[in-house]
Amino acid sequence: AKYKIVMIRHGESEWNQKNLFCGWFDADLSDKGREEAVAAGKALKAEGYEFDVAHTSVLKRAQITLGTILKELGKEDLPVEKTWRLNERHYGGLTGLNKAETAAKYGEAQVQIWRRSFDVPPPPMEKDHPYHDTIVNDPRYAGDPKPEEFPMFESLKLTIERTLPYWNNVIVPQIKEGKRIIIAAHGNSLRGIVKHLDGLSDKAIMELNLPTGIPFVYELDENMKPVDSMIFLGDEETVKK
Ligand SMILES: O=C1c2ccccc2C(=O)c2c1cc(NS(=O)(=O)c1ccccc1O)c(O)c2O
Repeated sequence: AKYKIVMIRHGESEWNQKNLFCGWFDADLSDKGREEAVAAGKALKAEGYEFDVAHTSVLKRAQITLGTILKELGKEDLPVEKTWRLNERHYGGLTGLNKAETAAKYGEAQVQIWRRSFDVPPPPMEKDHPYHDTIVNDPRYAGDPKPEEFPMFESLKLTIERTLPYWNNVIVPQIKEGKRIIIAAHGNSLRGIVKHLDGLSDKAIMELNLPTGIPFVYELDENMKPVDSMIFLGDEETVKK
């Protein structure tokens, strides 16, 4: 194939462990998540992967996953581009809630609608939400996104619509320049890229659950079309829901 690109969903976070909606809250990796990142770095090293540039989100659970991998590769000085466009989906007012709290607050029927919907957003994160200020005032955003486009909630559709411009306008040109790229991001931002590459339907992409901490590779032809769908390194966990 003409091009290869490696992607990885960050390892388990402390909030994944507690089954809380995390979204744009900057949760840390759990110990298990850190171990997943080390194993991913070792798998990439064993396969002889080398990179010229990395792309990741503003959130530490993706950045630490990437940093751990680069450390295993002995490439801690690799250029890293960080962007909100690779952030996890913003779960709005559900941020920080667990399953029971969500069902108690909105009812099981509404949860099932949200679970199955591609373009139904969660309720917005209001100004009095416990995590509103820490997220909106995080200096790492510094005007990008602009205040008027700073999300307070996202459907999966909206998430994909803000991730794809970064893929098309920043990452694709670098691939075409022959740069070897690794992307360390989140379940839903990676779904946007995978949906685009594999031409998946809204329904199909919602059924795809990328495993945490396992690198996957796309081989692309000169038209940026996948020669193969994603190939997982190491033992692949169940990818379907
Ligand atoms: O409520 C939602 C939801 C609400 C708003 C936007 C998206 C989703 C969503 O994507 C989702 C949900 C629940 C569950 N399962 S759950 O009901 O067991 C659940 C609820 C709350 C926290 C974690 C849980 O595992 C899912 O697997 C989902 O993918």
